[in-house]
Amino acid sequence: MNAGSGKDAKLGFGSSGKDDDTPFDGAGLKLKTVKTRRELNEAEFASILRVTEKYLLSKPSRKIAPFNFEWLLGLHREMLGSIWSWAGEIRSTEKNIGVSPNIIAAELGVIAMEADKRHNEVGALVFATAAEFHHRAVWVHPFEDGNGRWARLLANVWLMQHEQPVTLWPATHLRDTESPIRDEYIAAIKEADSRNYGPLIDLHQRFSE
Ligand SMILES: Nc1ncnc2c1ncn2[C@@H]1O[C@H](COP(=O)(O)OP(=O)(O)OP(=O)(O)O)[C@@H](O)[C@H]1O
Repeated sequence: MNAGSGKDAKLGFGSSGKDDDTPFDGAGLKLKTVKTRRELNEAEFASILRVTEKYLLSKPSRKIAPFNFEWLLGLHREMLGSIWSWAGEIRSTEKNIGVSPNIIAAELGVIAMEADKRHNEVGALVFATAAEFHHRAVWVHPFEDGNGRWARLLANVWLMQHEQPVTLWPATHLRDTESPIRDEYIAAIKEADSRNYGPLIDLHQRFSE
């Protein structure tokens, strides 16, 4: 796949991140043909691109993107479910980042409830809410992996549904050293941990379509 041009780039999935031939932890891997991280990146990229197009090529209705609990999990399953058995499943183990597994469901419920409450927001409030949902989603960290990509798509679906320009992040993965904004992105996420959403809102706006 040409990962850096045309429509793909417009959708904000320009680079597939770390792209080498090293093996990786394959627990839960459904696609047995995938052997290297490069092949995994390509498979994940292609799958996520399909879902991105589904939600971002035109305004997604509340029917297809209701922001309820089931949809929040289902979005992750749509993104990675053809590749990983744990896609869309709440993780059962503790991680360095994220809440305890036993409160993940309740915390996702908070996002769903807030989405319902804020559905009629317009203008700048939409950006603020998108950034807040983005942060909340990675702060909860419901899944084994793919939490960042899921949270960023979630925020973009919210923006698109509320007729605001989406955020075109410079890379699919922001985890890798090759992402030009990784440090700034992580710093903005950490600021949002203390309820200062300014830097994350600024980043969204800087990469706004
Ligand atoms: N040091 C950190 N402090 C706080 N949050 C972090 C830190 N490192 C990563 N994160 C958050 O975790 C997310 C990464 O989670 P995960 O690896 O499950 O998702 P990903 O989609 O595979 O990766 P990425 O978001 O890096 O593309 C990041 O997007 C960021 O929001």
